[in-house]
Amino acid sequence: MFPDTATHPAIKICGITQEQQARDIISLGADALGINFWPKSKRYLPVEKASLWLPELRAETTLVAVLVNPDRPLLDLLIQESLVHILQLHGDESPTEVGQLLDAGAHVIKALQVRDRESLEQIGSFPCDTILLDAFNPGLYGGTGETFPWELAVIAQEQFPEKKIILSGGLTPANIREAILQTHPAGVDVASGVESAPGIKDLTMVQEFIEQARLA
Ligand SMILES: O=C(O)c1ccccc1N[C@@H]1O[C@H](COP(=O)(O)O)[C@@H](O)[C@H]1O
Repeated sequence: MFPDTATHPAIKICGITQEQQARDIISLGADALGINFWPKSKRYLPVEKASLWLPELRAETTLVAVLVNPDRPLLDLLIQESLVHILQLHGDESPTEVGQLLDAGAHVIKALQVRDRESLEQIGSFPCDTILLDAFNPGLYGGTGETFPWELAVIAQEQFPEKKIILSGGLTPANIREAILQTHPAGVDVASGVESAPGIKDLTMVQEFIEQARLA
């Protein structure tokens, strides 16, 4: 379900809070958009507000809900109303919980914070086919703007060739080309690296990010 693109890793721009920015970023060539439904995020958008414009965008792009330990009512709403295409889980969700969501028909990306080879072992226990690798930062679940050693993404792909690996954490227009050249991920994901303020994207930075990602 995470988009397959022939020419470049799929590019996901995350933490969109405004309909017009969503439309602009689709026009700039992003392959997927992330909406953050975790209330403690600086990029939080209440589902009641997002549901006013997400349905119109569903046919135009891949919509991803960014979640941290979501409760059942939120999951039911997202799945039953088909507000998004994919659930991206950044919390302490277990492999069993991921399996239950897959059984319910959801498409799932499990995000894992990594800092060393040992932290890659958990990848194999999750039943979803797409894993997002993010920087390790205990207490914070994502959106930190921090990178992790990219060779871990290379090792992860070697160890788990059946998984799609999405590279994330501290990506910017300045480092995305090198990041892709070093890791050859299936996708890349950025939140803070293309913002003028939390939740407000700088469209010039988004454009540059997409251009650089496509050049790699
Ligand atoms: O962006 C957030 O605020 C956030 C909060 C909680 C979980 C995930 C979050 N965002 C995701 O974190 C990574 C890395 O973000 P950044 O580019 O380093 O700022 C990315 O996948 C975001 O979607």
